Amino acid sequence: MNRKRSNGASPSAPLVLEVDRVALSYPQAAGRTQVLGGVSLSVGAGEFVSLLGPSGSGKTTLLGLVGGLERPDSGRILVAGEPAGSRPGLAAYMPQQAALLPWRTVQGNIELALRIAGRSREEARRLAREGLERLGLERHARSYPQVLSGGMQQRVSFLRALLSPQPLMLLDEPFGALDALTRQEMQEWLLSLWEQDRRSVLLVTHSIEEALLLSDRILVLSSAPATIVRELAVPFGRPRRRQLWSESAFGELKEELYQALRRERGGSGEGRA
Ligand SMILES: Nc1ncnc2c1ncn2[C@@H]1O[C@H](COP(=O)(O)OP(=O)(O)OP(=O)(O)O)[C@@H](O)[C@H]1O
Repeated sequence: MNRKRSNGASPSAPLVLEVDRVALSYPQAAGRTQVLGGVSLSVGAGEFVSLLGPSGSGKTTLLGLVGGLERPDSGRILVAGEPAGSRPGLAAYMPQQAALLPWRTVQGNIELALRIAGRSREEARRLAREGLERLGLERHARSYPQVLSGGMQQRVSFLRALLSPQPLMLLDEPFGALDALTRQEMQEWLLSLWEQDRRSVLLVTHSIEEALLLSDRILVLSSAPATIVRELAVPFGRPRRRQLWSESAFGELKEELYQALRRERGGSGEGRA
């Protein structure tokens, strides 16, 4: 992992993710459909990068490639210097729905993830307990996931990803299924937690505000076949607070990103994030 970033805020940070001219097509009834048309991006160590793009532009597909679930037709993806998919567990993945095992308690779900990652039984138990305490979730340790609210399930899911040892976290619309108020609470919760830990994150989101609040850099994908059409280094210092939303610079960047997305979608701007 000696390579250095070629763009973004911290020129000396090593790269945790390198996506180089990645293309992918899927078979269709007639021929193939090109989804990714040569995407290049990077995430540095301790960097929070968000991906915005029109619906169907290939954001989830891209995360799947980085997670090693699929192989690109061409191009190269390195996670911590290793080809994506060359071995399991290079990246931690948090989907929109928590996907916790219903027959295991909250603590049991986290312990299992740690055991799969190679921790001993005792270590897994200790780390899970400490993590739950740190996140204020200890009272739910013995609960089963289905009795928790959606927001609480996502907190557990995030803790599971946070405790796993992978150098990169992939978050795919993690708050997309939550109501607006819970979503805001979760963003603030994630922000304060991430600012303590500074893991490398690639977040897919439909919310411009969410991307601006959380990220160091924002990348905008074009509609399919997708390429990166806009890169924005978010200029706000850290720690950040939600009060940022009311600042004029926040509003201006939001408008700029909104225009970029609208151009890509080719629409009138209805359904603004
Ligand atoms: N396994 C597959 N086989 C065929 N087509 C697929 C497959 N997976 C995804 N696609 C197509 O690839 C395109 C990109 O899908 P993807 O889910 O990555 O987009 P997205 O940007 O994440 O969308 P959204 O924002 O709506 O979640 C879509 O047109 C989708 O129908």
